[in-house]
Parts: sequence; structure tokens; C-alpha cells
Amino acid sequence: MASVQPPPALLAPHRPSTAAALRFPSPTVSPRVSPSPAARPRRLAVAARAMPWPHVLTVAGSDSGAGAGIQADIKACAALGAYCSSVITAVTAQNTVGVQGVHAVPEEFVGEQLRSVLSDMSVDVVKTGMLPSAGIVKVLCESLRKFPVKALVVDPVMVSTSGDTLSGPSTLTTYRDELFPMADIVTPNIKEASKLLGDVSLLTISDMRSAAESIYKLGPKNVLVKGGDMPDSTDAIDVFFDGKEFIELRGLRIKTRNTHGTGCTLASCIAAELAKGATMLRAVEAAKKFVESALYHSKDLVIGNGPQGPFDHLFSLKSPLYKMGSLHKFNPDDLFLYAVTDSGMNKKWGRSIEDAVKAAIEGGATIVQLREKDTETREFLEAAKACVEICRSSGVPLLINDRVDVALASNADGVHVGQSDMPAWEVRELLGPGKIIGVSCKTPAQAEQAWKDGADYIGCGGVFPTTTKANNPTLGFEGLRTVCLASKLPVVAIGGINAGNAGSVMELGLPNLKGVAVVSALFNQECVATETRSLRSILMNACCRS
Ligand SMILES: Cc1ncc(COP(=O)(O)OP(=O)(O)O)c(N)n1
Ligand SMILES: Cc1ncsc1CCOP(=O)(O)O
Ligand SMILES: [Mg+2]
Repeated sequence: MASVQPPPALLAPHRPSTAAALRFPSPTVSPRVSPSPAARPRRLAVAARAMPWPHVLTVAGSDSGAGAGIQADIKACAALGAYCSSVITAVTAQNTVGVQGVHAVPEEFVGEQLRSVLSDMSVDVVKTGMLPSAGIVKVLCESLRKFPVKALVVDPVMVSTSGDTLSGPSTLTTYRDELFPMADIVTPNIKEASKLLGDVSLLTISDMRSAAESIYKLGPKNVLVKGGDMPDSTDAIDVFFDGKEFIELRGLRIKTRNTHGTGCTLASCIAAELAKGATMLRAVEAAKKFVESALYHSKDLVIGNGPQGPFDHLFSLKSPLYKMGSLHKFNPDDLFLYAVTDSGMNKKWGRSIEDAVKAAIEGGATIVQLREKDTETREFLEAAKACVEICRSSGVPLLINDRVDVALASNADGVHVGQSDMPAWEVRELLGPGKIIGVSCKTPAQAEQAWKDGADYIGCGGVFPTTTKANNPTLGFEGLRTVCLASKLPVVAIGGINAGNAGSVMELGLPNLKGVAVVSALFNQECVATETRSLRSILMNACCRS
């Protein structure tokens, strides 16, 4: 009787596998035989996991069209570096037109799937999607009590983005009474929030706040009411509530038909980020940014003929410009007080570049840029290397204006380029995902291109007239506002900004206007540190007021 020899690797004690070690028997189909006792593989000696792998378990329905459901969950988690196991609660026949049929999985079998995963694997976070019956909700709650996890993310899927009802009224009651009190966050959209609260009408941000507060009282630790389908809103605004404060999370409303699965994906991204150790608010912010990036990248892709197309969760594999590293490396708050040096002013005041940078940092500059248009390359590079050390010891990013070569050679933190300098996407190719790239933008189109090219921020100006940069049209507050409202990237204002008007710039209250960049108000002065300190306090006061 042929005995089936399991692959050697299965018998050997578990060790990091190499291709050589993983030799499997030839793929010919052997007659089904039960292995002799000698050949039966011993219990696997599985080594303790050397590398943690954040793990999300999705408990949701299958979407045959793969735009939503467990298919979206698995893709989203994979894109964010988390493992995703899945317990299927229903099988749906659906596509880009809508849901044509739903078969709920018997609750006993949902329970068996839950036991299989939770008894064997260490799950960090459970994320729920479509739970088609009260019985399934109860089975899930029982499993969570038996196999507790770090966090529970509940996406109360009741109405699909195509408008089809996915959960009945009895399920809502069990959601509210049993599942919500166990949840770390509940993420209803407007329709779902309305249903959960007895079909109340939700038309404004204020209504969303009230809804979030009412849903919070049902027991979850946090609530995120998603405003994506709020009528007539220009931005996609979600309201986050943690029981103490409301936070409005603004995102760009991407004009596209490819929105099927955005709800599932947002919740799965939150789960993945929580599994990776993020705080709840950071997880929600990262999830929102992921969905926005995915929608933007996918806006012109076409799958299916209906009104609700899927989007590409794995967009970052398709374009190096979307390397996730660059989405998280740069801290927009660094733009608060942006000191930009000037070779002419340094000469006028007899000051070295290094001295100018040290003084600006002493005064509280939060980011520094060497804008040395008239300095010879060799001198510029030596100064840049010295300033990299000065800034790094203070934790202040140092960028180089225009000169990518100097930035590379000095290992600066990034580069700022203008419309006539090297395009940002080329700079990104040269610097890689871990460096900061800023782009000068005067129009929404330029801001859009900077985002597409993978920049981290934009400089917008000149806001006021300036003699520091020749032939530089003045945008004024309206021009600055127009670009800020269009920009998907953080913005720093520049041009003629000084102690007299910096406060008014920040008091515009533009959400993504993160600070001001200043040249002469700091470096064409006798004492750089004093001027920087004064400007910093003006900015702090203005931000407290706005
Ligand atoms: C933050 C910031 N914004 C704009 C500029 C302008 O750069 P510059 O090289 O002086 O001019 P353009 O290349 O934008 O035309 C900057 N240096 N920093
Ligand atoms: C570099 C630059 N980009 C737009 S305006 C400007 C000059 C800003 O200098 P100042 O702060 O002295 O007006
Ligand atoms: Mg330039």
C-alpha cells in the first residue's frame, strides 16, 4: 500500500523556511490512502511567532462582486500589512448594480467558523460587517466572550452602498442590546445611523453629532458617523465621538462611481491600524486617508456596468508614488513655523548659514529650509551637511530648496521644489518614500498635481507682496483660500509674512493650512532668534483664537 510521505518540512521542527527546505511531493494525484502510523506527521512543532503579524478577523458576508464584504476586508488589511482571517455570515449574489440574492449561513456554522479561527489563531481585532440575523449576532457575542480580543470594530452594515437592505429590524435590536456594548468603535453611515435611531432624519453636521452621541449611549466606546452620503456636502466629513469630544474628520469628496465597499474598507482599515498598535483616533485618521487615496487612484477604473463600481485596495502596488511610508512619514504640524534661509540676507548681516539655522531653531522654528540661490555648490553642500546635524540634534526637519543633488549628498530630510524645478514625482523616485517633498503651488491644479506626484505638502504664495522673490504674483487671502480648499495636502503659506500679518493668516481657519514660511521677517533682522520667538508666540495665540 502506497504510503503518503508528508513533505519533509512538515516533519522537521519549525524553522524559518527557505525555498530549498520546502520541497513538496510531485503534484501527481496519489490514491487516497491513510498514512501508516510511522508516516503520520507528528504534531507540528510550531516555533513561537518570531515576528508579530497584526491579525484581523472579519465576520461578514461574501460579496460575489468582490467590491465589499470579506473580499474588501481581506484586501484592505493586506494593503495595510495585517493578516485577515474571515468568518462568512452570508453569501450574497451581488454586482455593481446591486444585491440580487442573500443566503445567510446557519448560525451554528458561523459559530463553528468562529471556533476554528479563534481557538487556533491569536486574533488582535475582530471587525464585523453584514450580520444577517439576530442569531448570528448572538453567536458572535458568545464567541467574543469565550475568546476575548484586543478590540472590536462594528460596521453596522444594514444597507449596502447600492441601497439594498442587508439586515432586518430584529437584528438591529440585537446589535443595540448585545453587540454595541462590546464594541470599541461603531461606524454607521448616515442611513445606518438613522435606522439605528428609529429612522430619524440626519441632514446636517449637527444632526450627525447628535446621532453620534445617541449611538454612544448604546454602549460603544467610540462612534464614527460617516457623512460620505450626506446630501450636498462638498467635503466628505465624518463625525468622531469618544464620549468626551466631537472631532470632525474632513476628507476630499472624490467624484467617482467606484465607491462600492468604502464602508467595509474604512472599518477594516481601522481594525488593521488598531491591530498594528495605533490609538483609536490615529487609526480612524489613517483609515480615512487610505480610503481617500484608494478612491482617488481608482476613480477612472471600470469594473461592471452598474452605478456602483469597486475600487483598487492595492493601489500602492501600482504606483511608487503612493508608497504608504511616505503617507505617514511627514508630520504636517512641522509646517507651523517654517524658517527659509536666504544667502543674500546672511551676507548682509555677516551671518553663516549655520548660525542662521541655529538661531531660528533656538527661536522655535519647527522646520528649516536652506534656500541658497547664490551660494556655490561646494559651500552649499558643506553648509547643508552641517545644518543636517544641527537640525537632527533638535528634531527639526531640514529641507533643501531646489537642489535635489545637495539634499541627497547631505542626507537632508527632503526637498522643496517649484513649478520650474524638477517635477515632484521625479524627486520622489530619487529620494524614495522616507523623505519630505514640498511643492510651490499657486493654483488648485498645481496642488492636485503635487498630490498625484506624491508630495507631502505644498507652499502657497506669495500671500502678500514681497521683494525676496522676484516676479512673484501676489495671491492674497482669496488665492490662498482657493488653493487650501482644493488641496489634498497640508499647506504652508509664504510671501511677505511677518509679525504684523501672520496672525491674520492663521485666523483664516483653513483646516489644512498648517503654518507660515518666512524669509526676511526672520533673516533680514538683527536678531533671528528674537524675531523667531516673537513670531512663534503670535502664531500660537492666533491658533488659540481661531
Ligand atoms: C515653503 C516654500 N514655499 C515656496 C517656496 C518657493 O521656492 P523657490 O525656489 O524660492 O521658488 P519656486 O521654485 O517655488 O518658484 C519655498 N522656497 N518654500
Ligand atoms: C520663496 C517665496 N515663495 C513665494 S514668496 C517667497 C519669498 C518669501 O520671502 P519673505 O518671507 O521674505 O516674503
Ligand atoms: Mg524653486
